[in-house]
Amino acid sequence: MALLTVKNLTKNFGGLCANSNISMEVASNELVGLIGPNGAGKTTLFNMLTGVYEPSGGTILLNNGDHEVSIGGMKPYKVTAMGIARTFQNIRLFKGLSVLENVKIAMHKDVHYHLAQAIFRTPKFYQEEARMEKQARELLSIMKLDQKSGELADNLPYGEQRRLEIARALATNPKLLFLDEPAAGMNPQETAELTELIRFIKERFQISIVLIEHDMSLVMNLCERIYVLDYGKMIAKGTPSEIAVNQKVIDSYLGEEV
Ligand SMILES: Nc1ncnc2c1ncn2[C@@H]1O[C@H](COP(=O)(O)OP(=O)(O)OP(=O)(O)O)[C@@H](O)[C@H]1O
Repeated sequence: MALLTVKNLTKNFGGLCANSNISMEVASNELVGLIGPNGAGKTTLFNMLTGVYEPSGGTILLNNGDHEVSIGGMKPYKVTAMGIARTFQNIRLFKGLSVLENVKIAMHKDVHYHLAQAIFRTPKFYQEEARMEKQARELLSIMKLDQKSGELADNLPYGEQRRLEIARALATNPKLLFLDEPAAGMNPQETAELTELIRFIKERFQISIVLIEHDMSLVMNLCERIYVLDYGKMIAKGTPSEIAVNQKVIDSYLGEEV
């Protein structure tokens, strides 16, 4: 059974069909790319898969151990609780909080103390706070941000803010992670480092990752399988080498063989 199974997913905005009968699967511990021209419907698909948009039609099934759960139309916080996390094309951090606080806040859904224990500062409260702090620092270390833990998120350079977003997503303990243009605005050196980091995260946490990206070197290097959207329709799927020579994909997006 696949981890994620999408069948005939459709999203209409008035007369515009942004996603039309999209079907796709993501296996456990798989790294999948989603590519296509601007306006093809990639972010709309992510938004439906993470509860931001309600689908106009179709189903989204998430494997929950021994059975599949239909998550289409679920609220985003419930989707997060089911084990799905994401980052956004336009970075969304708590800019006035420190790097460490940004990660700790994202862990909130897994906190194991009650309000009364927090108010009266019981041993359980301190124990849980210490556990979260340790886990947050480990995530920052993995994302190479441990030296920046006390800085305001707003003061980080762009590439580091993108890595902090990934740390925050990982802090929710996902089994499936969606990354929306993780390399946007990065230079080639930063992109190469990010490529290795994403590969490492997949293995370290044994999770599945689906990423939208326009940087073809990252996509072709990293992804095991690729889906291609064009005008809201899934026009191709395959391995990077299959996609690179797919004539429909070359015509609509790649322009020439990559
Ligand atoms: N909330 C919305 N209301 C109306 N139209 C929308 C909405 N969100 C997206 N669209 C439209 O749906 C289409 C697909 O947009 P989407 O952002 O999903 O494309 P994309 O493939 O992610 O593009 P890009 O690569 O530029 O980020 C576009 O025509 C867009 O204008």
